[in-house]
Amino acid sequence: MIKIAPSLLAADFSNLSGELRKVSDAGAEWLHLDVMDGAFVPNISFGVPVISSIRKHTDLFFDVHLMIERPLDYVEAFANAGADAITFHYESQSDPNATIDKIHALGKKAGISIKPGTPADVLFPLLPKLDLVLIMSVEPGFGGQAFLTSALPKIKAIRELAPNLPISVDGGINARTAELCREAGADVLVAGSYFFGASDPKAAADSLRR
Ligand SMILES: O=C(CO)[C@@H](O)[C@H](O)COP(=O)(O)O
Ligand SMILES: [Fe+2]
Repeated sequence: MIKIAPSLLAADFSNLSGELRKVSDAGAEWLHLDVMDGAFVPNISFGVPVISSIRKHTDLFFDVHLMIERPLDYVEAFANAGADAITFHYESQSDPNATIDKIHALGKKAGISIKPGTPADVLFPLLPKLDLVLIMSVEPGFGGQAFLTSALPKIKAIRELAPNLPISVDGGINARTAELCREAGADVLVAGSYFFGASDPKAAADSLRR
């Protein structure tokens, strides 16, 4: 079963309730929330207050993608804000095992993401502890970039080792690249500009599943 996770980064921030309605009306299962600290990535997005505010308006599964240098210090705040899954970067400064353990102790699903330049095998020893792997198919920091095909063999390698683990792919997803990702074994498709930039977001979401 493919899950669609529209990325709020591409939404109209002056009309978040309307944008959330687009996500549920399109039948998307998850809402992808990109948190950027201006240090781990060269961009700043939004954080705890925005997530806890929108939590009151939707029951969507909150897939929080932390692009921050010290995730271990902040996972509790994002759990309290209403995250369902918290994904941090392998390349961050926090210890992966300690961060996964803390996310689990908070009762949330734990995910790790790798940037395009990081090989998939760094994640192999962590797979049994993880609830989600997020493969970046663009350099993290900005929406609207072109899909990097180097993500595909990483998805395949993880899928071979972990047949039932949710594998998410993030960056440059559209109907064409979604098909490549599904064939490689991804089952969660994050889409920002393709979803929120569409005149018919439901048709856009449907096109990612086919
Ligand atoms: O994490 C990120 C960017 O760092 C993504 O979640 C983007 O927000 C995806 O945007 P599109 O590439 O789909 O426009
Ligand atoms: Fe993301």
